[in-house]
Amino acid sequence: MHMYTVLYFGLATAGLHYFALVLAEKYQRWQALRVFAKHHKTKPARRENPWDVLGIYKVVAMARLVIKGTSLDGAIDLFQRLGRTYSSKILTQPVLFTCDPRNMRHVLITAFTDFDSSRGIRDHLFRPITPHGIFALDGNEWKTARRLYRDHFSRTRDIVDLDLQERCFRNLEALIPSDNTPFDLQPLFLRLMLDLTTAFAMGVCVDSLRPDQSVEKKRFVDALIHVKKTMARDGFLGPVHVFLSKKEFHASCSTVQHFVEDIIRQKLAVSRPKDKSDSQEDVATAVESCFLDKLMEGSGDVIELRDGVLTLLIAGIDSVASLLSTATFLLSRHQAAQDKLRASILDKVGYELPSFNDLRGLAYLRYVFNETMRVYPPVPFNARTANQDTYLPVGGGPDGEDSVLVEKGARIVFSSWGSHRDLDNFGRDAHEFIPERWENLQADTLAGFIPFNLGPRACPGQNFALMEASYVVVRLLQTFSRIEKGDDKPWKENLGLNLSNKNGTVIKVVRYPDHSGVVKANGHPVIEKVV
Ligand code: HEM
Repeated sequence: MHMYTVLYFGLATAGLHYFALVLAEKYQRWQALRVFAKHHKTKPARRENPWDVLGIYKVVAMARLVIKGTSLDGAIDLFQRLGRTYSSKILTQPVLFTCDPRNMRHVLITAFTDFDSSRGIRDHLFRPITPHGIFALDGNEWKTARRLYRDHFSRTRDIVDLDLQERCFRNLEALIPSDNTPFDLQPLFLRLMLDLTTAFAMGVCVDSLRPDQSVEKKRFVDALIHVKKTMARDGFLGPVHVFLSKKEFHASCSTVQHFVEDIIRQKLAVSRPKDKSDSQEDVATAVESCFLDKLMEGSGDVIELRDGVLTLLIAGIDSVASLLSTATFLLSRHQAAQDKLRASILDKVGYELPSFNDLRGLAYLRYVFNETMRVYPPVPFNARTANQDTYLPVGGGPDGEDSVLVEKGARIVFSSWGSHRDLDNFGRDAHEFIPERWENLQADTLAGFIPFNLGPRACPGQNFALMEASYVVVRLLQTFSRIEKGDDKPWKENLGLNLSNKNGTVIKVVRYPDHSGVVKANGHPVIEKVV
């Protein structure tokens, strides 16, 4: 036989062999899925645009909504049209969208180990800034990291620093116009949370509310803000983000990392961390004990410690700023709720500085926070990837009551924005801000209310966050006799790492008539000035 004939014959046989192997593998996979589907009695979920087989139209439609600033309302329209659970495709990737509390509880609690939070979803976003941080981890690595947060955040009373809160509040208050002119409180809340969280996380406050902020700290803050903005942008762009320049992003990551590493090295150089605050130049803003000190009890690795600190700077700043900005926006536009909240604060706390127990006992304030996060959740949606073949308990079949097959690698996008505004969960007035509804609801056990998520991966900082925010709102309402809206612009979606209002929190404030830098009102005691 001719040499080429032998070669072609050999190649053709190898090709056929390979083709047969692929076919056999596909058949086996199909069989296994069929058995799995039969066992769990799954039925297909309703499919969005079945003709969009590559999921290109879906990407274009989502991009359009994001640009218009209506993607969250667009998501609700789809849930109303297709049901609380439906399937779709995004650039060939199968995705199940759900706002059904039964499915959300299943993914977050019951079948927690069937789903990954980071792999393929957000690890590529977090890796450049916190490669070893908890947000980039799954499985056993995540479990180990999580233990530390659980230990540190389990006793909120021990970690909330009320003196620090007061110092930072005073700095915020100094920037509020006292002549009743409208101003935007949203960027000030962001700066407040930058100051509180940096002091809490690494023992050094970045002074972003102070006029004498150092150039180095300002550079750090600008870089941190840029990093988070880029992460949020790339998260929404998906695979398209690889085509954009990352030069500034990487430079900002390195500025942020070096700043934190320097602080860690200084701390490590001092044998007893607590003695350090005396020898530091930041005496005015340093705190006694911080999260970094806790981390240093278990590790001396600068990179590991840096990622632990940066995780809090990513998780704990914009989220609480979002809660505070939205709560104040809503209170300034719902005068009756504001009056009721102020009355409850003055009744329980008076004009004294609030103690931890005071803050914990303010029931109506908790209703206001619950209702704020129900209507405008700081994390309005989230995603998981199936790490094995699994299922959702509901969403399949014509009435959506059958279970749904979830193939390994498929993505679940679950929407608190959708479940929090579901009329079946919260009644016909689900879209309105009514704190009183919480008199008869139990936030911890209420299916479908998931501002902090549920289960093993729920926010470890939730109680701490609520205490930080409570302190600020109490002090605001003790200081100002009235907080009014400063414009008529409506709330408008702004999707970053956390949800915020594109139109800001524009308000006007009325101080108590005899206010003089300390809280003071007719017939009420005066708060001691905190230095
Ligand atoms: C109102 C404020 C906050 C909200 C609404 C919020 C919400 C959330 C949510 C929904 C998650 C889960 C993310 C996911 O599973 O994909 C989360 C995780 C996390 N949060 Fe918060 N958070 C807030 C404040 C804070 C604060 C103040 C801290 C710490 C200072 C913090 C630390 C964390 C950490 C470390 C995680 C990762 C947990 C893990 O992956 O196991 N959060 N948060």
